[in-house]
Amino acid sequence: MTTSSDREALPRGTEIRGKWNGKGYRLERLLGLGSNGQVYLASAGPRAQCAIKIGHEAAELQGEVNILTSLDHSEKGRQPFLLDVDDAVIDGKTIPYYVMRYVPGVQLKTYLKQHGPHWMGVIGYRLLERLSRLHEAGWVFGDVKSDNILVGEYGRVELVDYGGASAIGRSVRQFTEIYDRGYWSAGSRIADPAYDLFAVGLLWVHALDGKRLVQLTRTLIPQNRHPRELMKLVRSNPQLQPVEGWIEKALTGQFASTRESTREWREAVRGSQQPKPADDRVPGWMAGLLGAAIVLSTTLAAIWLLD
Ligand SMILES: Nc1ncnc2c1ncn2[C@@H]1O[C@H](COP(=O)(O)OP(=O)(O)OP(=O)(O)O)[C@@H](O)[C@H]1O
Repeated sequence: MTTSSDREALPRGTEIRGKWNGKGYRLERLLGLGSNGQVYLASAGPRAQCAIKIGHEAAELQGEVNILTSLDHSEKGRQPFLLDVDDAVIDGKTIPYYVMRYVPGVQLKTYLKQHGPHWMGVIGYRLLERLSRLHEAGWVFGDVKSDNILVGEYGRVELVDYGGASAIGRSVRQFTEIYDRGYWSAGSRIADPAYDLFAVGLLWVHALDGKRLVQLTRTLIPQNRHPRELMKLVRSNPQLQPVEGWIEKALTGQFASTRESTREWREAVRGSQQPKPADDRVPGWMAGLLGAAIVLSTTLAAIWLLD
């Protein structure tokens, strides 16, 4: 049974020692509180950092461990994400936990607030690349949302919380209503790559036009929840205009593959960064802005290409 005290954060410096394999960790700080558990930054020795998820429910945690094991196996060629699984006795209670690679970074929405919405192009591209690899390994992430996308230096992207991942063809295990294509009468909850792409479309509307999106969900009656209502928001938001066509395809399930969607994202973003033909009558301040935009887009393109 889960009690409120199970949900209180453990103090910094708490030592965790595996009951079965004896490995030791020291909790450094709380990284996040979720419905399924608490995630801490921990050290395993003088230099090694890792993230530890301490579960409320052993069965739920076991489900996540099974998925992570299977993903590490099917996505060969990348560093393993799952590092250890064990139980520890804390204050006389046996607590299940697993250890994973620590992902440095902040949640997507926080990153955009700190660094500016023009990072959408690079982050969106990297997110789609990550999803392409996952889909090619036979998995759908399921719960694409800002909280589960950590963005690090230069817009590097990593997904966390694989508890919602589902094998392609199975029912989606975990989703957030507002990102769910079933909620928007735009398809089933059977896991296919298009399910995640729909959520990516929503992610950008939520990240850049969150207030109007929330307002829309409050005022629409269920029968009227439809991608066309979302597209009204997208078309009237200048920040989303460069990827308007991309979002429409994602919301209506028109991409043949995630790779195709990644290519089209890149083209849409690059197209919007091309400098417009100069006009003799352009005022000086506007020319200055254009110059700054070119410098910025060149820097971004360089970071992007060098990655
Ligand atoms: N490997 C990691 N490295 C760094 N931070 C992480 C890592 N895993 C999780 N986090 C942080 O902890 C938060 C909660 O983790 P997680 O989403 O796995 O918990 P949850 O209980 O499944 O949450 P939810 O309620 O969203 O289902 C994440 O949003 C993220 O900020």
